[in-house]
Amino acid sequence: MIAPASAHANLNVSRETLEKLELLERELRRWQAIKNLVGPATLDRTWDRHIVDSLQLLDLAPEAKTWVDLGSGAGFPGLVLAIAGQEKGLTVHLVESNSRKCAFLRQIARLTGAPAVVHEARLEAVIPGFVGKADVVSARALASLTQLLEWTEPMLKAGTIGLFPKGRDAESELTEALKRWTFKADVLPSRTDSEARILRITSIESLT
Ligand SMILES: C[S@@+](CC[C@H](N)C(=O)[O-])C[C@H]1O[C@@H](n2cnc3c(N)ncnc32)[C@H](O)[C@@H]1O
Repeated sequence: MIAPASAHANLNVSRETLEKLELLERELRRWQAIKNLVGPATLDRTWDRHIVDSLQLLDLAPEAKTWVDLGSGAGFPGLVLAIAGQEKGLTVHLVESNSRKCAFLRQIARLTGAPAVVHEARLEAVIPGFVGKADVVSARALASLTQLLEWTEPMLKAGTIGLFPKGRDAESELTEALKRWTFKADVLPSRTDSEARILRITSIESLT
């Protein structure tokens, strides 16, 4: 069941943003019936599990103007950030190879007017075009930290901040990645899951 708007009023977003996020939640529910965009078990908890979980990243890079979200799926976190960051002049590039999911992303961007650019492509082909051109790169539930750093290393070396939500394995993923690179990692708590962490990665250097 969809929670009424009043249940979401404690979020630090404008009324207009709240209405757009509620539209995203409603449309996801409608599309899910035919397109199966998110894990069915997570649908009833879309607001916390997907929307609030995505929103918290905005506070970790409040000055960002250009954001690249890899493997955006049904828009988490990228589309939520495009909706919420619109008033701050943020543009979010959503990189997703699945055409059903891209159709959903485009439709919600159109309905909300959110500055989201959908790249229907494999991220390996898109990343080179963003080296030196993005403030933040994010990816949720896409790959291990080592794989994410392999993909995004050229962006991070050019000064882009990496924001990677992780589950309870965050520390072991960090240990593994530190065998290949040195980097600064802030391990930040998640507001939606006491066991989850958000990794903010900067200043990466290869060890080899
Ligand atoms: C597990 S889903 C996570 C979706 C979303 N980030 C979330 O947290 O709900 C991973 C997504 O990444 C996409 N994906 C996987 N490999 C990709 C690649 N090489 N390039 C672009 N998208 C990819 C998949 O199609 C899928 O939608």
